[in-house]
Amino acid sequence: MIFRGTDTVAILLEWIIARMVLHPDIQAKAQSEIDTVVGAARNVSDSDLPNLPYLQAIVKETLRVHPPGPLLSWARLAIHDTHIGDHFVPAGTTAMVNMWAITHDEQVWAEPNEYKPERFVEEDVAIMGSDLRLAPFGSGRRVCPGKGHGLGHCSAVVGPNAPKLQVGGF
Ligand code: HEM
Repeated sequence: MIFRGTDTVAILLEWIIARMVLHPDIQAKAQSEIDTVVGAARNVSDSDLPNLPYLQAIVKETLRVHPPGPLLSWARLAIHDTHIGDHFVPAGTTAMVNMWAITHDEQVWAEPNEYKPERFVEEDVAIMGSDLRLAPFGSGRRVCPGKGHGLGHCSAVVGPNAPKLQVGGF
């Protein structure tokens, strides 16, 4: 629980900060949304998140390009012979789902190597496990039990008092 609940959140936050440094135009757009919705008198809280669609899009795009758990997760064990597509999987096989490969597959995502939060403004993609194009928390009975908690942490790094991020300071 400690391992899964700390490194994942830290990795996601580091990538969001790195991406804001690399894309000042995106950072400015997010700041403008926060200024409009939250104002300058207080920090962002969880209850603001539904009103911050561009910030949500940044979190989703960062989870897509840099999934903190790229392999889901610890191996699964086939308990009987089965087929996945054309592949025969004998009982006793261990297998992992490569989420990184799915989120970087150009048959699934247009321009998968481009960092473009706007794609999630144009299309609202669920990330909690119901849409397998982007399941950064896994899916099914072993889905991440800390997914809501993990996403809530992202609001803690933004707000009127957050420093502007610049390449020189990175
Ligand atoms: C951005 C944050 C997080 C990400 C991206 C993430 C991602 C994941 C992924 C991909 C899995 C494997 C799911 C699967 O195999 O299908 C997982 C499992 C797990 N996560 Fe998270 N997680 C995050 C935050 C957290 C937090 C905050 C906690 C606890 C407070 C947590 C606790 C766990 C535990 C205990 C498991 C193992 C569940 C099991 O095997 O049944 N995670 N997480």
